[in-house]
Amino acid sequence: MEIRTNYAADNYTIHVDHGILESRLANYSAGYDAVHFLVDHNVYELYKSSVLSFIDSPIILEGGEASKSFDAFKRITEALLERGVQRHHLIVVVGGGAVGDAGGFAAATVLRGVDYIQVPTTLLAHDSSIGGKTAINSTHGKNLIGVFYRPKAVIYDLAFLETLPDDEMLSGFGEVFKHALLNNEETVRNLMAKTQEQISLDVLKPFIIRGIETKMHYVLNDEKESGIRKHLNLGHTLGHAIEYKYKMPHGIAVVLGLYFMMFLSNRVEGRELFDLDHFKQYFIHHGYPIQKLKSIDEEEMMALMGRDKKNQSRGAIGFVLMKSIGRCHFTEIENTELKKYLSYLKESL
Ligand SMILES: NC(=O)c1ccc[n+]([C@@H]2O[C@H](COP(=O)([O-])OP(=O)(O)OC[C@H]3O[C@@H](n4cnc5c(N)ncnc54)[C@H](O)[C@@H]3O)[C@@H](O)[C@H]2O)c1
Ligand SMILES: O=C(O)C(=O)C[C@@H](O)[C@H](O)[C@H](O)COP(=O)(O)O
Ligand SMILES: [Zn+2]
Repeated sequence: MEIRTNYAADNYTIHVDHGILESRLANYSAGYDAVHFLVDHNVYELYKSSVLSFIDSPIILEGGEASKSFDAFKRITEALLERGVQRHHLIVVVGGGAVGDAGGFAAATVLRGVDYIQVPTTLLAHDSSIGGKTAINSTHGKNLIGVFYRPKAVIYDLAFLETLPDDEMLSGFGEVFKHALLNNEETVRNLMAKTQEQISLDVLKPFIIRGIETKMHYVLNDEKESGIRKHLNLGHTLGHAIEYKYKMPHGIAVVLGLYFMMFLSNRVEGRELFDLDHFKQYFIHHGYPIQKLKSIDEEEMMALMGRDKKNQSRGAIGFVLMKSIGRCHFTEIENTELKKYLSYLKESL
């Protein structure tokens, strides 16, 4: 399966299939003088004698959020320079969203930009590897330092997902669910019906493809996030605050944020757009810690959400809410009002 972007120029292809990595990569590499690999530590350990055996002395990244620190950024860029990286070389980033964000940022900044290819290895990375958002974290919050920088290709070899731990499947499913909400009611209904008991890769495949297509719609229309791309941040305003505070996997925190988004959308619209009990039971059934929302500290969450890149006005925080499934809007909620909503949320659980 191939999805081609349609920008005015500099398009790229997203390849999605089983067992495609080595052959696809060989085609792309042929056009470059040298290739440098940045590979997630766990992925390299799991695949160095099989799928990744063709890689010679990669630069290893620790994996997880540690890859998105200033220290890691220094190590990656210094290692690339030490190896003599040049502008006519190619960087290949192999790993989940953390390594993808960090490696993409290194590729974008070293020598002011070297071509790179994303090789996502997690379910969540069906989201993070496309669209060109790269970033590292700050002590002030997630993804606060980064640039938009398009990859030359994305090679999503689904064979990697076979070794993904359960909590990382759950995390990735959070973004699959977000894309379904952005898509339409039928997609959400089908997804929930099919994953009533178990979230398996076989069942997810068509929803992954649909998720990529949904994301591309927003990215192609608003690459630099001045308008509708903000909708891809559905559930992320509180989600990022929770992820940062509790060191929870990104997509699991996003699900908690999506639940708050549903709660807020109902309140703001003044009617029951979302059957909260239905979604709560479904999320809890799959192991999402919805009850954690009961113990959040309103002030602390608001301070963290105050750093969100979507914020526009002092004294208010920006949220993506829904009028119905598939129809989002961006709105700002004044701080005192928001604090009340967070308290109501806690009381409701
Ligand atoms: N740029 C974007 O558009 C975008 C979108 C969504 C999320 N993100 C970012 O993505 C990050 C989360 O990414 P993630 O969920 O992929 O987590 P991750 O990259 O931290 O990987 C999760 C864990 O799984 C391990 N792992 C990776 N692939 C594996 C495999 N095939 N088998 C076994 N273990 C494997 C990693 O070593 C790590 O320990 C967050 O930092 C988030 O902010 C970015
Ligand atoms: O691609 C986008 O745009 C997104 O918002 C996708 C999100 O799932 C992702 O977590 C992204 O990294 C969030 O970006 P941020 O700039 O709000 O940190
Ligand atoms: Zn996300």
